[in-house]
Parts: sequence; structure tokens; C-alpha cells
Amino acid sequence: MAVYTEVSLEQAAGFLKKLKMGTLKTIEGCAGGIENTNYFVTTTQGPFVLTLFERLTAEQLPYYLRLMKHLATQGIPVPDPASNSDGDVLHALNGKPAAVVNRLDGKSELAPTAAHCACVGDMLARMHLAGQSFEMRQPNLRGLTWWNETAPVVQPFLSPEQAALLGSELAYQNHVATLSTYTALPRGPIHADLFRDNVMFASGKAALDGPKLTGFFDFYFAGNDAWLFDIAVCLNDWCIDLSTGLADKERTDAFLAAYQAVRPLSAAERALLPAMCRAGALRFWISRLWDLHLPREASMLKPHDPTHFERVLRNRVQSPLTLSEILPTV
Ligand SMILES: Nc1ncnc2c1ncn2[C@@H]1O[C@H](COP(=O)(O)OP(=O)(O)O)[C@@H](O)[C@H]1O
Ligand SMILES: N[C@@H](CCOP(=O)(O)O)C(=O)O
Repeated sequence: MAVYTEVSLEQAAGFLKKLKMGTLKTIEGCAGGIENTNYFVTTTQGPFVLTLFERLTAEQLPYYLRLMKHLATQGIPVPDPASNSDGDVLHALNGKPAAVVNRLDGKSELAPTAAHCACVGDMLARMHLAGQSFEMRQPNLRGLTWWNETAPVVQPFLSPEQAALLGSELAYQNHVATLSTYTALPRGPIHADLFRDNVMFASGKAALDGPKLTGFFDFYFAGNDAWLFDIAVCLNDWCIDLSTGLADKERTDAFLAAYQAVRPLSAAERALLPAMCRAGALRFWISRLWDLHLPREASMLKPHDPTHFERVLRNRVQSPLTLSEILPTV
């Protein structure tokens, strides 16, 4: 659980009342998540999620919240932030920036099949296309610049062998960023953290006919970047065997076929997918090392295991995706 800032029932009730969101009935700290303080709240108007932002600033937040509103308006299933009477979606509570969004139905699928991966690939491509008309711009704040800044901070905690891998992969990604194929990658708003725990699927009777995706959420790492990076982040989580860190071919093919049925990959994307899979693994290895070794104060906190992404990274270096996986039969 991650609750960094405590909110009392009275404080939440007053806050929701001012937003004209009904009378508070229940409030409960959310399990899962490591970045923000989240509470499930139920009011007379329904179930919502109240988020207090711990890391993000009032300058960065409008991009994420407006992007969610834009995507929701375009028919992509994402939480829609509540506005006040002035149309503002960013509020404040207990000295922290805060937002309230509708609570998505269903639950996360932590053991996805190829069918779940196909649902995510399909919706990710739709989300990328819908994001094209979003006018705000903000870089991916967990991109190459952040990796270059953060690697020296985590490096002292590594063995010589790990430090060598970190150094060589960082050098490789700095080189990739200079390639003309990299410059040619199509770009737009990306989620950048679309892991299994950031997607909801229908549960119970609603799932009897097969997986039904009910939403993407947690857009607080989103930014303008290569769509291919988003694809790589997904492949590194949805299509990896968590016990070995190895890619699962059936799920990889299902994800890529579904994505490409909506938006076929360009030549530059096909060329750089193996490199972006390494980039995606490097990004989360660094951030998990950072979270583990330089934690913030939290009343409830469960850091993720960095060695998992070290292993995924080594596997992505040793066994890059083959062309048949990159271009499955659509
Ligand atoms: N809009 C939402 N609808 C339903 N559940 C949500 C929603 N937002 C967050 N949650 C729940 O809260 C948990 C933590 O949210 P998350 O955004 O992942 O936190 P963090 O930003 O701290 O990583 C999620 O795992 C999910 O169960
Ligand atoms: N997905 C990241 C951690 C970010 O936390 P989230 O709960 O906000 O997705 C990881 O697995 O390292």
C-alpha cells in the first residue's frame, strides 16, 4: 500500500463537497502503487479515486490530467478527472496537489494470457492514435535525460558486474538516440508505465466471453515520446515470464498482432524494437534501484524488485526479438 499523506474522513468529505461530488460514505487507502497517495472513496454519486500527488508538481500535473480527459473524450477507457466550477481538474488537499477520478470497474490481470495481451495491444494503438489530437506537450520525464542523471546516483549500490551493465547499456541508449531511425520514430503522448497493475479487466460474469479491457490508468509517468517506447514497456511486462524474465512468444505475437491491426509499425519502429526493449528494461531497472536504495518516507510502502529488470535487460541483450516476432501474421 502507498499512503504517504493521511487524509481524515472529515477532510475528504469537505473536499468532495466543495467539488459538488456528493456526500462521502466511505474512504479507504488503496493497496498497490508506489508513487502517489490513493484513496478509494464512495460518495452518494458513486465510487471515485482520490489521489494526492507526492512527487509531481502543479506545473507537471495539468498535462497528465488533461491528457486523461482528452483520451476519455475520444472514447479511450481511462479515468476522467473531475472539474470544479471553473473547469480546473487539478485541486489541492492537505498541502498537496490532488485530483479525483472515476473508479474503473474490474480488476488487474496479473497472470495475463495471449488474449489479455491482445486487448492491451489493441487499446494501446487506439490510445496512441487518439493522443495525436492532444495539444499539450511535456517530455517523458523518465526518459534518457533522467537515466543519465540517475545512473550515477544508484551506481554505488551495484556490484562491479552490475555497474558495467548499467554503464554499457546507458552508452548504447545514448548512441541509439543519435540514429536517424530513432529520429524517424512516430511520436505522441505515451503512457510510459502501462504494466499489468495499471490496466483493468472486467471480472465475474462480464468476463465470461473472454477478457474485456475496462481501462488504462495511472498516467502519471506519461509524456511525449516515441510510441515504440510504450510498446516496449508493455512487451517487457505483459509478455514476459516473471519467473524467468524471458519473453513469451505467444503473448508477444498476440500483443504485436493486435497493435498492428490498428496501427502497423513503421520500418524505423521495426528496426528499433529490440533497442527499445532494452531501453524499457533499463528505465525500470534504474527506477527500481532508485526506489529501493533512496526511498521516501511512507506509512505504507512496498518497493518493486530491481533484479527482475536487470534480468529482463540481460535477456533482451542476449536474445533480441526476431523478425517473425516483430512482424507476426496480422
Ligand atoms: N481510476 C481507478 N480505478 C480503479 N482503481 C484505481 C484507479 N486508480 C487507482 N486505482 C487503484 O489504486 C491502486 C494504486 O494506483 P496507482 O495509480 O497505480 O498508484 P501509484 O500512482 O501510487 O503507482 C491501483 O493498483 C488500483 O488498484
Ligand atoms: N511500474 C513501475 C513502478 C511504478 O509504479 P506504479 O504502481 O505507479 O505503476 C515498476 O514496476 O517498476
